[in-house]
This record gives sequence, structure tokens and C-alpha cells, in this order.
Amino acid sequence: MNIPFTKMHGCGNDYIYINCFDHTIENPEDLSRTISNRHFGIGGDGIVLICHSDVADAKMRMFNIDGSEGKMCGNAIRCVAKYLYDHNIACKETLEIDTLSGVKIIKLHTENGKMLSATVDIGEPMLDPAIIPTLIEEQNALINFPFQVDDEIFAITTVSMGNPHCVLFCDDIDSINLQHIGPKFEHHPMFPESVNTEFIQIESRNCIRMRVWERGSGETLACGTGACAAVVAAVLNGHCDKDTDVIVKLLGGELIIRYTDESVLMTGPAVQVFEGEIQWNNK
Ligand SMILES: N[C@@H](CCC[C@H](N)C(=O)O)C(=O)O
Repeated sequence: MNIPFTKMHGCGNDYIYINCFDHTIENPEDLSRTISNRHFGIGGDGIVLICHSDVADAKMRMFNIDGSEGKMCGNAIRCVAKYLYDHNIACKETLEIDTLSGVKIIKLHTENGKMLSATVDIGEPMLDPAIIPTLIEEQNALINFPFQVDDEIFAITTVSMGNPHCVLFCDDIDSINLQHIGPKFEHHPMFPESVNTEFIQIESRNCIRMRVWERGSGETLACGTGACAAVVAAVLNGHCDKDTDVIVKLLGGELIIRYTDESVLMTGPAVQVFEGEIQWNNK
């Protein structure tokens, strides 16, 4: 079968988006592994299926490069909102999109009938170690918690934004060998569902820099939920403040994150790169 797709990115975190309102993809895990390949496929950090929902304007399902399904994706949800708006599927300034971590509300920022950016209410961060989930036996939230990886001890802060995150503060994120250290966190036995790991350098109380190693996709240019987790962790560790916009500088662009008593709000761009069609045998 021929599958039409749209390539979009949020701060360089790029996915292949497929409109599944009228058809289903039988094996999305396999499709993601195949077409995300940057040499033998279309290339991307994974795929996102835009599906019908009985409770929201659409349902989003995202799959990492290795075929694993993510429960939430901050950069993809803005792109799904753009797709729905630009394709006249839900032409409203406020959209609701269902995800595996619940329905999220997205406020669109538009110009001349095109959506350029959006603010997403990602919801409340969850800090209970069992919810992350991690097998570390601790009742309390893991904030600046000593954690052994090989022979080294890292101070970690764990946050769930609907998907699992482990945040570390560093003096110089440019000097980190992410290809080496990233997989050690990703496959650490203490994270039974694996983990996304954010490396953060504090620039000021309202500006931080971040690199990320995503579970299932490796180093990406940006991670929306990771940026939210990073700001929550920065507040919990006394580096940033609640109810204040914090700029998160990522390799592929900037996100603005605000952690309030009720929620975490993320504002950032959504960009369409190209459209195309790929042949696929729906197995
Ligand atoms: N890039 C994403 C997160 C994608 C999912 C993640 N790798 C997971 O499996 O939890 C974002 O922008 O939030």
C-alpha cells in the first residue's frame, strides 16, 4: 500500500506523521524501525500516527526509532495540532489531543491561517519513584539522589511527565560523551521501562541549556517532555522558580516552560518540512 506522510519537526525533533483517520497501520513498530532510518528510510526520530478519538479532536500515537511506543511526546503533540489545523480537520484555536498519558489541551498561535507555535498543558509532573517507574527503593521523590552507573555516582532527579525522565545537572553539557553515557541510563536495570535522560547546564534562573538521550531514539535535537522535566527538576533543586517562564535552549531550538502549582506549560514551534508517499506492505 502507498502511505502518504508529512515530515514535521519541533525544534529539530523530527517525526514522520501519518494520517490514520481512514486506515490503520497494522505494525507501526516495524514501520517506525524501517522508515525512521536516515539512510535507508525517510529519516526521523520515529513516527506519529494521527488517529480518530471518541473523546478529543484526535488521538496521537508515537513510536521511537527502535519501535517502542512513547506515552507522550511534547514536540510531536504541537506538530499534530498543526496538522489538524492546517488540514482543516479541527480548525480551532484550542485543541484537545488524546495520548497514552491522557488528553492534553493545546492553545494555537496562528498567523495568516497557519499555525506557527502552540502552548501545551502537559499536566502535573509525577515524582513518586514507583510511578516514574524506577526500582530504587525510596518512598520520597528522588531529588539530587546519588545514583551509581558503572563506577561513577551521579546526582539524579527523576520526573514523570507521562513518560519517564532522569535529569542531571552538569557544568558543561558540550563536553559530555552522550553516545557513551546515554545508553547506560537508558538500559539501567533500575529503570524497568527504560528512561529519557536530560543533561542540564544552568545559565541563569530563567535560562537553561539541555542535551537529551531519549529512550528508543538516542540523542535527539530536542525533547519537549524532557524540557518540562528539566525545569521541574531545576525548580526542585533550587536553580529556577515556579510561575516563571524558563527558556530551555536545546540543540535544535528553544522551548519556553512554565511550572505552576497545577501544571507544566510548554510553548514552542511546529514546522512542516515536506510531504510524500511511501510504499509499505501492511503485514
Ligand atoms: N521527543 C519526545 C519524547 C518522545 C518519547 C520518548 N522517547 C519516550 O519513549 O518516552 C518529546 O518531545 O517529548
